[in-house]
Amino acid sequence: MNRPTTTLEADSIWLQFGGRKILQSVYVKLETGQITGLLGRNGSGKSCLLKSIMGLMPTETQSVRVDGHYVEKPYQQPGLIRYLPQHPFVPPSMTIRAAFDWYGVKMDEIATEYPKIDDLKNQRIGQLSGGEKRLAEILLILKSDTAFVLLDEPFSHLMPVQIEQLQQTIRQESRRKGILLSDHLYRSVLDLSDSVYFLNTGGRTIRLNAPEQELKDRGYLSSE
Ligand SMILES: Nc1ncnc2c1ncn2[C@@H]1O[C@H](COP(=O)(O)OP(=O)(O)OP(=O)(O)O)[C@@H](O)[C@H]1O
Repeated sequence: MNRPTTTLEADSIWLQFGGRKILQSVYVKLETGQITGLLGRNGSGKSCLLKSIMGLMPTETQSVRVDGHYVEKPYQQPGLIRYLPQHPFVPPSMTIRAAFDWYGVKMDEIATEYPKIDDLKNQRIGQLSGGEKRLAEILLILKSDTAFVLLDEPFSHLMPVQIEQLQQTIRQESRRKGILLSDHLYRSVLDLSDSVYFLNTGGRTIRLNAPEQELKDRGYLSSE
């Protein structure tokens, strides 16, 4: 049976640092069952936007609503939304197995799809390579029981074969979740996403209708 669609809207997000405007009246809409891409130049504010949606940034104003109901502190509602930051977040002394327990994700579910992670389950996170750690942390977030997931550069540190597999997992998980995907592997973002936002250097989101051409027009892709 299909689950009803849930919508998350974040709007009126204003953020500045020392008078420098980073986000200006940003609007983003996510829906369960959909992948939404977020692209933008280095320093345009994508990570700030993801953190703002979670309620982790000192924004001047912002409103996050789920099916029209205001959510005060999204970061306190892991059953509603989870966020993959760019930096490692699992304590280095924790084992992979303990981390999956902590996030309520069954190791068995991971074992068939990602046997390498299963092989490492008794290792401490701090003992893993950068790519192994990144993959374990992405899976923690992506596989957890939550309605929305914000992914900040999930493909960084991963080798191509893992990126391909992760793309499949993102697609699978999007059947029951709403996923916001921000990464500079723009080809993967465009291929996976049902809709794509571009964050302008002026701090506003624009929904792209013809992504490839508009990304060239905005100087994100070279025009050759
Ligand atoms: N805590 C902070 N204090 C001051 N400035 C900040 C802070 N956090 C971010 N910034 C600035 O806000 C701007 C946007 O940063 P952000 O990390 O969101 O960009 P981004 O689009 O994710 O960049 P990239 O693609 O390079 O990862 C940058 O100029 C950054 O220096």
